[in-house]
Amino acid sequence: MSFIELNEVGKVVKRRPLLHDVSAEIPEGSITVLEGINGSGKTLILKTILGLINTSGEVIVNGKKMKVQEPYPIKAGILIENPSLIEEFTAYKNLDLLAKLDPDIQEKQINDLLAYFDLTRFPKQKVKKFSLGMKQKLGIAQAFLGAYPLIVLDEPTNALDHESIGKLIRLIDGYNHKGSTFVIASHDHEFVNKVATQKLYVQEGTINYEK
Ligand SMILES: Nc1ncnc2c1ncn2[C@@H]1O[C@H](COP(=O)(O)OP(=O)(O)OP(=O)(O)O)[C@@H](O)[C@H]1O
Repeated sequence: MSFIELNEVGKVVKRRPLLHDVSAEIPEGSITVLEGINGSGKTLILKTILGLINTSGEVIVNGKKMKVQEPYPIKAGILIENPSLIEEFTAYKNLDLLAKLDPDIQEKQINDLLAYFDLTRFPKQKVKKFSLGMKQKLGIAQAFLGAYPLIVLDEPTNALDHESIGKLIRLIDGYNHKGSTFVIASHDHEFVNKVATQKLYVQEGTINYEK
């Protein structure tokens, strides 16, 4: 079954077409990766899938045609562009802030994710003192918190060392087996080849199924 469907999606800003004729299907249970060079439109497509921007054409999520002003039809974990973190808070408090929005999220999930990414060594440290890689791992933890049906990750391997990329891959596989569908934008070929069950190529604002 198709979980997300894009039909002839287009986006024009100041007469410049940023997306055109974007049509694709993202099957439920897939790990779909958007590959493409800088500026090709990957982030815009992720935002379209999440109903964060208004486009022409049709976006169907879980059988429901989306409209920007309506609530999103399913729960989603999101890491888009840079992690959205509160610099004055600790790692725990950043995750706890998200957990407070969802009564289903248990404290154990926060602690498990922090431990998994080695973010428990300095529990009192504020995020502003974190290295780039630590911030990235915390941003990834935010997206996995709640184990939602849809997890969207924009360039998740940014700033990660080899070992952390391995952990990320195992986490994606584990959550995928438990039912999360992934949509990921990445230009990290090695990572893409290890995780993707479907690859879509983004070129000049459109999606191709073949390179
Ligand atoms: N709000 C906007 N207004 C005008 N142009 C925009 C806007 N958002 C994105 N663009 C342009 O649309 C194009 C696609 O941007 P997008 O962020 O989707 O690229 P990307 O494939 O994610 O690139 P990267 O790999 O560098 O993250 C770029 O040329 C960008 O400058």
